[in-house]
Amino acid sequence: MTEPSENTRPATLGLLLAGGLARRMGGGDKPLRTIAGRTILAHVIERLAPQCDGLLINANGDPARFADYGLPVAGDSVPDFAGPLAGILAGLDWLAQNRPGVDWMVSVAADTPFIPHDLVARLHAARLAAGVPLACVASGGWTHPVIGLWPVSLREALRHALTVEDERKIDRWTARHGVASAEWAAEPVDPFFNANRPEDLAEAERLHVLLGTA
Ligand SMILES: Nc1nc2c(ncn2[C@@H]2O[C@H](COP(=O)(O)OP(=O)(O)OP(=O)(O)O)[C@@H](O)[C@H]2O)c(=O)[nH]1
Repeated sequence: MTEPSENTRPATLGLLLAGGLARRMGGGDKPLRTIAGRTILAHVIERLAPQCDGLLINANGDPARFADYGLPVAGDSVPDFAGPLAGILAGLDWLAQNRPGVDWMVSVAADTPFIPHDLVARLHAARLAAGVPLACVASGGWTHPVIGLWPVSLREALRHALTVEDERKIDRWTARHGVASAEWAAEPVDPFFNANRPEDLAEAERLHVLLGTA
């Protein structure tokens, strides 16, 4: 089987997950904090846009705070901050309603500024090689279930899990359907480093410089 390249991978929407409460950061929008003079969201968009057929921001509250990016914004339909699975469902619903013919979505936490340039191609390659409908990323031996590949065909199953079964745990839900993992090196910079706490912003500045000189 040949690996999908940038030219052969199926059309894929990029979902920027920005719907959390950022309690460890002290509240507010983590993706709008800055690294090297630009928001983390701007860094993520720069890396993800060339790999996708359009981007969508998932965020709750007033969408006007993301107006600078010129992207559509979809909020959770499941109430009360049900976690990242609620954002993934919001993305799949938006995709089904707005982009007929696009059957795949890649989700990325919008506080993860160093995502790899081959993220989407390698996620498709991983799920094809394993013969399963889902894929997520791993680095340094840890899987990161929030960053993954989702087929629109599973959206009703996801809605049922969230709204009827009260499922909140991503990896428990993906395991039911079959999930592959694509692994990246965590050195010298973990591409899935994310900024959760105020002190992580200083570390992100350091890693940004390291990447620029690596
Ligand atoms: N749509 C949506 N996304 C969420 C929700 N909770 C977390 N996320 C997203 O899931 C990803 C991982 O979230 P966490 O870092 O664990 O949670 P957080 O709310 O951002 O931060 P903490 O409150 O500090 O845990 C981030 O991209 C969040 O924006 C939610 O209730 N709804």
